[in-house]
Amino acid sequence: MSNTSDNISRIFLVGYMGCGKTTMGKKLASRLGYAFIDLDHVLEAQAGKTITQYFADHGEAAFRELESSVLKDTVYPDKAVVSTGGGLPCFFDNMDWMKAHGKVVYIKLNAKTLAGRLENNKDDRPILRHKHGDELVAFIDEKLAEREPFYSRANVIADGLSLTAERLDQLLHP
Ligand SMILES: Nc1ncnc2c1ncn2[C@@H]1O[C@H](COP(=O)(O)OP(=O)(O)OP(=O)(O)O)[C@@H](O)[C@H]1O
Ligand SMILES: O=C(O)C1=C[C@@H](O)[C@@H](O)[C@H](O)C1
Ligand SMILES: [Mg+2]
Repeated sequence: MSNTSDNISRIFLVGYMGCGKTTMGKKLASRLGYAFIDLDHVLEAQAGKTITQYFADHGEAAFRELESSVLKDTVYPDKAVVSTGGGLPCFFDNMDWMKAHGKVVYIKLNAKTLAGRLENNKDDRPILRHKHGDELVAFIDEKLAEREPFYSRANVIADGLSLTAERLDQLLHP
């Protein structure tokens, strides 16, 4: 296993909640014949509780510490597509760490499309679960503006509208 920055055998998918990291990560892994790892799921398995319950019991600051440890302590197969938590690239040196250990792909989508996807899928997303309609769009818009400088440090930026595994493959292997 090599950790050089030009090694693309590990692909980290980043972006806001609902952009399709888990959905596209599974499809890309299947297309490339790579393993698929979802760090939100790894964290839940290690914590022995859902992320929503973790937030409720320990708060966001403790969650951010734990997700950074999970990112850095997970043993990745040589060839892996890794879906990350929506906020992960924006804390500590997580983005630098991912860029040093693979290629980072930002799946970029606008707030309105994200809100449309998330409106009925918020129960397991504690940051959004009590927001609805225009309030949800405005909240996501504000958070995206804060997070964009972190996300846009990715090696590759992919338009999340009508995204396919084939398109991601092309962007990674031009
Ligand atoms: N390319 C796509 N086109 C249309 N809908 C999509 C696409 N990718 C994902 N979705 C839908 O958007 C929703 C969110 O997708 P997904 O769970 O993959 O996002 P995520 O980025 O992993 O979110 P989170 O950060 O909360 O884990 C799901 O309902 C999924 O079916
Ligand atoms: O955008 C975020 O801050 C989050 C996204 C999810 O993937 C989870 O990691 C958690 O719900 C926090
Ligand atoms: Mg996900």
